[in-house]
Amino acid sequence: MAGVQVSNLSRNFGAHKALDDVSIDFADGGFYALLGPSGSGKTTLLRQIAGFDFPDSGRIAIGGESVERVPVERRRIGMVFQNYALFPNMSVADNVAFGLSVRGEAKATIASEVQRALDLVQLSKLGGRRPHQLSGGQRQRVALARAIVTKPRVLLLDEPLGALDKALRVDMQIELKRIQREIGITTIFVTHDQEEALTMSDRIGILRDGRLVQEGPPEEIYDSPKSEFAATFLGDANIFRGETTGVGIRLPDGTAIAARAGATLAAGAKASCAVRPERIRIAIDSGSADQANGNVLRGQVSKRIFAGNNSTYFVERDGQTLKVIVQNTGADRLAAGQEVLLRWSPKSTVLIAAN
Ligand SMILES: Nc1ncnc2c1ncn2[C@@H]1O[C@H](COP(=O)(O)OP(=O)(O)OP(=O)(O)O)[C@@H](O)[C@H]1O
Repeated sequence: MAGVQVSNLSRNFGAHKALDDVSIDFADGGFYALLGPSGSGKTTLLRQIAGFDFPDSGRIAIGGESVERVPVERRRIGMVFQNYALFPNMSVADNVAFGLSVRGEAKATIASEVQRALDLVQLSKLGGRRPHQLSGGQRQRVALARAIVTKPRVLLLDEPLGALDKALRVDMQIELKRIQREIGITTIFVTHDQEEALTMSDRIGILRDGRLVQEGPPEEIYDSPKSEFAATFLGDANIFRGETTGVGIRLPDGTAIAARAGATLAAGAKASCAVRPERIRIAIDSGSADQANGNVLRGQVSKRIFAGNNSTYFVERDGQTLKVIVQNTGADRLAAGQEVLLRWSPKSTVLIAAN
């Protein structure tokens, strides 16, 4: 097994910077998710690591060894893509065996390695079937078995679960994580699904316009986003914009918002505060809006969206729509038009410098 280090990696397509000075340390045995909007450079980064495409500048090391000039087949990387392209006329076992056959391994070795890989993805009974006789999830497992049978040092996954429906996708997430843990392989996973990134990975990197805007463990990025973009791209956030006061910001109407201690920005500079919708408490406005216990704002409910175990309230306040998520515990629901008080702690409020 091996970690992967990319350092100052840049890749231009004409004038377009698909990757712009990206540095990431993918730890040995870790599960790393790359997130970002469409066109942000996720696939381009995977292609550089795999060796399908080459950077204009920067370095890539696998297991401490520079690989910029090492061709694809010698990088010892396993890959699974959304359109996993199994060979339709070959059995499941032959599909999995393909990489070993190309390498010229002995027949007995191939048979035992294929069996092991099929056992790992729990398809040992289906080795004789053709791909069209499998479900989408089973085909995805075959693609995974095919990627790992050659004992790669690194596993690259580009939206591997993107074609599966929600229920199957959740099953496969659990399965994929189990397999990754079992073989301990360094895994780099591209996904559009932020929940998938949060639940599966040890670390997340967020790309935007070819740049790495933030990276770290899922909880750290969720709790301490460094930009409005990171705050709203990973999860939902209410963003307040104003001027720094030293302990938070002052909104244009003079209302003060207190933020978590720690961030220091020059007083009077433009800045934002981000607050997660589930961190805000909502209650009928009883008239008292003292700020002794944290942040308080008055607003009016404009609508409620029911989502089973929780509801989202949309609250209008000084031309801004705020979102508040509450668990559906059976308490009285608030109706549209209701005047409310929103309260939340400074600890739940992240101060962000203006972009
Ligand atoms: N071979 C190429 N020639 C020209 N432009 C390219 C090429 N490959 C990628 N690009 C451009 O580089 C940018 C990054 O593309 P990339 O496929 O890495 O994005 P992505 O983050 O994987 O997007 P998606 O989530 O849509 O798959 C895009 O603007 C894309 O159009």
